[in-house]
Amino acid sequence: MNLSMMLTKRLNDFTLAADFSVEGNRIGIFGKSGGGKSTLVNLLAGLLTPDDGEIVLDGTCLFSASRKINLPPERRRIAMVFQQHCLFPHLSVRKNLLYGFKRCPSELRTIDFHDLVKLLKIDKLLDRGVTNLSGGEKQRVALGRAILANPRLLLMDEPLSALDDTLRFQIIPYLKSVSERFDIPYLFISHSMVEMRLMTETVLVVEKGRIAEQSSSEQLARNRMGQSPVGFINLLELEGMVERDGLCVYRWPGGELYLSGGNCDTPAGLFELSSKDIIIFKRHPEAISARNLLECRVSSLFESGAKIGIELECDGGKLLAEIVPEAARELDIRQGSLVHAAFKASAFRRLSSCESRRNSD
Ligand SMILES: Nc1ncnc2c1ncn2[C@@H]1O[C@H](COP(=O)(O)OP(=O)(O)OP(=O)(O)O)[C@@H](O)[C@H]1O
Repeated sequence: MNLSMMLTKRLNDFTLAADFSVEGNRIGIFGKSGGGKSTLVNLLAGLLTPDDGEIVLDGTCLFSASRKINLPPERRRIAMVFQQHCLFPHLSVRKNLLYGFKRCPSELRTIDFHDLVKLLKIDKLLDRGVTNLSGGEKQRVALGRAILANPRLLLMDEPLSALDDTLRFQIIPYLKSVSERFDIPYLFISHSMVEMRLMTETVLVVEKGRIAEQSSSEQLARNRMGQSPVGFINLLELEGMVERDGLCVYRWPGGELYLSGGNCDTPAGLFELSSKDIIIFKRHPEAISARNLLECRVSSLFESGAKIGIELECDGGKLLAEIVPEAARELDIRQGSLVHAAFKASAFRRLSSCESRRNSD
């Protein structure tokens, strides 16, 4: 997908002035509340009309003030999935889904209904009403309805923010796999950095009505690590859990990781570990209470706000830690240095279990 938006839109005392071109199939729109994210996507979908400028999507001009072009929303072939799923409460799951299908011109009805419902794991729900579905099921039906319209672009405006953490991370694989399977690019809006990293490749940062930054989602997370109260979140896919001495032990490329808390009830999953929870030692500490101690080589160092980020290769796995510049000087840490990284078994948090991630298979 290739999208360029060069436009202005005034809404009372708020003005959005967008000027960007972006290429890719998994694009993120990130920024604080009130920055203009929804306004941007509403302009793209044709729900709002720019005061001036141009919108071009894959070579098709959707809007041009100078050429007096303004394609109506239904001709833009852009589908939307919102935080609130907006399903028709009086219709069954099947009828809600078919609503998307019927909106699609017959020559474009290339999405296989049965293939899609199987992929979304809603094939057993087709004859149920939508009012008593779980939040995650409703969101999968809403996604299915949007996909059945065979859009050229899917806009997802905070589709996960009404869901609790467990459901949020269960639904992400569906969003990604459906887009990949049916080759439909998406624009994903969120103010969660972890969601950005799991869902997108390139991110546009919207601040005060401007595109303040455009970078890869990983780079953005590194850039913001120093200012973030949660630091940089290491996302670790761990498997092969066994219980030992009251802790759960997962495989790590060159060894094992010890986790505690509610992490033991799944054989595999996606876990987070903050850069703030990793302590760096120059030499092997003689004795330490933290259950995880890995020998690591520093692969790179970078500045982020008032912090130094340290990329580590630890026994074949990668971690990112942060320290203050003074500590980096005292420890004389440079690229290539050998260090030891320690972190507690309790520092991990499970985002999703392997079962939910396999839903995307
Ligand atoms: N129809 C409108 N009329 C007047 N002002 C509006 C209108 N729609 C949005 N705004 C204002 O425009 C600004 C940007 O709103 P927008 O919803 O685009 O932000 P956002 O980044 O999506 O925020 P959030 O993350 O909270 O959804 C806000 O100050 C909002 O109050």
